[in-house]
Amino acid sequence: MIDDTPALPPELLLRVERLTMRFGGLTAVNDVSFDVRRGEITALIGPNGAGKTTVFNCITGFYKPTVGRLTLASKEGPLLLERLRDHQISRKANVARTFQNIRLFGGMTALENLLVAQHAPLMKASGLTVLGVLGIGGFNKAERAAIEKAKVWLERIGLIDRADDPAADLPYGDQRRLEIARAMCTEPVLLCLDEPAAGLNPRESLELNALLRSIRDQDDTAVLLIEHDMSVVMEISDHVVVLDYGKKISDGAPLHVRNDPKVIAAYLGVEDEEVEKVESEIAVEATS
Ligand SMILES: Nc1ncnc2c1ncn2[C@@H]1O[C@H](COP(=O)(O)OP(=O)(O)OP(=O)(O)O)[C@@H](O)[C@H]1O
Repeated sequence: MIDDTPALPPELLLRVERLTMRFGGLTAVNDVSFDVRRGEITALIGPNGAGKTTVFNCITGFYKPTVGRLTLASKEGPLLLERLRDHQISRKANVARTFQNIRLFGGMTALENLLVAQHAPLMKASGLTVLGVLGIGGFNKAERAAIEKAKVWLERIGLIDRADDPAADLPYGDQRRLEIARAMCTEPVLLCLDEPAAGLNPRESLELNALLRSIRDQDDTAVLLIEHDMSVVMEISDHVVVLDYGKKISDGAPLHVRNDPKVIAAYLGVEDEEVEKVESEIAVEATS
């Protein structure tokens, strides 16, 4: 929905303002604001139960926020995501996501998984008619383009040789990258990844990092990810937002966040009144 919402500054893709999500008496996300900039990888981190997945679910339309505004820049003007249904967020706002658990079609080949992702443009090209699917009009052309795009992505994730293998037969790390490629076949402006590095071995983790960097650098797609693996966060993120008990406690460059006493305290489970002590300990460490 486009309305009289002011346009975002050109460098911003998404602005989250005062997002609050309550489940009955529980406030899972409490007055959280942050920006996602174009051409960047933004990481959302925080201890278990901090509210990260809930923020994702609000951005991708799985939940309707209790309070807050989520403005996404689109070619047609600013879109207010909180007013869109989840299918509109994927189709109209062009936001794609992956989940903590892999959701590929295991019985379909790697190539077929990437073609299914392009179902919407193919159906549009068919004009939603049998004649269209049989090759009249632009369907054949659109089908060739879809296969071409799928091949490009299979090359990019190093799986072109396994194009015809069922997705379920691929190693776990390959399935993760295939899932990301599937999301990328929809040409999203924002790619939301929920713990993409979970369960990966060190080699697979490096391959994932390279893929995410290539998406940031080569595609017109900003990446927002939830991640527990700090080495991944520190290695590839341009911007880190930290939540704790539903509130934002830090926001900035990876180095800034890593040295933020509030973040260290949250991860170590330190009480609020001890934060100052942690702060002074860090200062001593830094000077020694
Ligand atoms: N649908 C729901 N109904 C009730 N409570 C919920 C619901 N979804 C999340 N919560 C609660 O909201 C809080 C935040 O959960 P959330 O899953 O967003 O945290 P998280 O930071 O993603 O945690 P984790 O790292 O463990 O995945 C938790 O206390 C959780 O139990």
